[in-house]
Amino acid sequence: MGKKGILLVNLGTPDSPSTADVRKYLDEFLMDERVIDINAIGRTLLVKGIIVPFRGPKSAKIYKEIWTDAGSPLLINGNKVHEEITKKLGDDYMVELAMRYQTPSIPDALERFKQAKVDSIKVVPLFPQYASASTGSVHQLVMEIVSKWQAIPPISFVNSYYDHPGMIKVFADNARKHLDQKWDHILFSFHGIPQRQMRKADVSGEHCLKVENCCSVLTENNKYCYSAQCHQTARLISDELGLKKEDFTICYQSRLGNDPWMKPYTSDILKELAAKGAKRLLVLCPAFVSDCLETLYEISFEYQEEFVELGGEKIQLVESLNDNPAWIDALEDIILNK
Ligand SMILES: C=CC1=C(C)c2cc3[nH]c(cc4nc(cc5[nH]c(cc1n2)c(C)c5CCC(=O)O)C(CCC(=O)O)=C4C)c(C)c3C=C
Ligand SMILES: [Fe+2]
Ligand SMILES: [Fe+2]
Repeated sequence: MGKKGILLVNLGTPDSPSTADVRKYLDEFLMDERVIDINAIGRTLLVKGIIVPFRGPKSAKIYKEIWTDAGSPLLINGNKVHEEITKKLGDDYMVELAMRYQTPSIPDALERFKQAKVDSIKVVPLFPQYASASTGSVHQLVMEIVSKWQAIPPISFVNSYYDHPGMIKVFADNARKHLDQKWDHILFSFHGIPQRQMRKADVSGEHCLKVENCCSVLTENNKYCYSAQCHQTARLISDELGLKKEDFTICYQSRLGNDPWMKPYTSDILKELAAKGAKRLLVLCPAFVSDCLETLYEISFEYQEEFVELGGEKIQLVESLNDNPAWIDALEDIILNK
């Protein structure tokens, strides 16, 4: 009997922090029609004519700040998780780690499954909340590749696990390590997406950004709403920590371009809190299962600097799930039971 193939997929990171490699990464990433979801000509002009040439060198500088001797944190953590989960699942499984953009690539991982004649494939995006730009894009690429195979094995896709109790507990336990100190406020800062993408993923056609409380409460009508899933993740972590409503704010970071993205923006919340006299903030980023550029640089460095300029003192990032053994247990459950 063949093995069961498990494909873990994270977003991707450049092969090195050189400007050339960062440009290559941004080009592949932002030319994805689910990421910059405008018409093809507009996307090509924007990405190849503006973002890649101008943002490339700036991003490369930032990547150099977080790069370690072993490489990019996102990939280092991914490799550790890959190793641990492979051990845990045992000989009946063949686990591959891939990145949606750059390396290790999805086509190469699928080819290895094909060569190994796996009995089935399960695709597990490393994104707890569903968004078209992340999970949707991984699913699309896998389907495009596998659809060309002569013999297509049984294949399944994990959609989301924003409420997985094991995962929620690891985020909460990581935050708890900081709760012996005094914090003026807690932020749940998720990676944002353009509002346009929220409307497009609205299966009811009349919920997202239309109904009151839309995108903060998860219902049958908005089950693919990234924002509602983010709210649910934050609510469950805050329940686990016994936080009161007024102790925390849910907000969104990483905006790119001038279109409206999901609100409130983390940078606006920092301004509001600083104006109210807040000095010390604890920040969780539960859209990321691994620390990466968005946590290690944007939160711990960029927002820290901004907050100090606004009169604040300290922003403390809660570490992500990374290779925490309790996360490996939760991931095993997601792989086996989702
Ligand atoms: C959590 C899932 C993610 C979604 C959804 C997502 C959407 C999205 N991102 C951009 C633009 C950029 N994101 C960048 C980095 C980045 N994004 C995610 C995750 C999601 N992005 C991760 C894990 C990372 C970090 C990767 C790493 O190497 O550590 C970047 C690159 C950095 C920079 O130059 O700022 C860009 C650009 C868009 C437009 C988008 C659309 C919905
Ligand atoms: Fe992103
Ligand atoms: Fe919504």
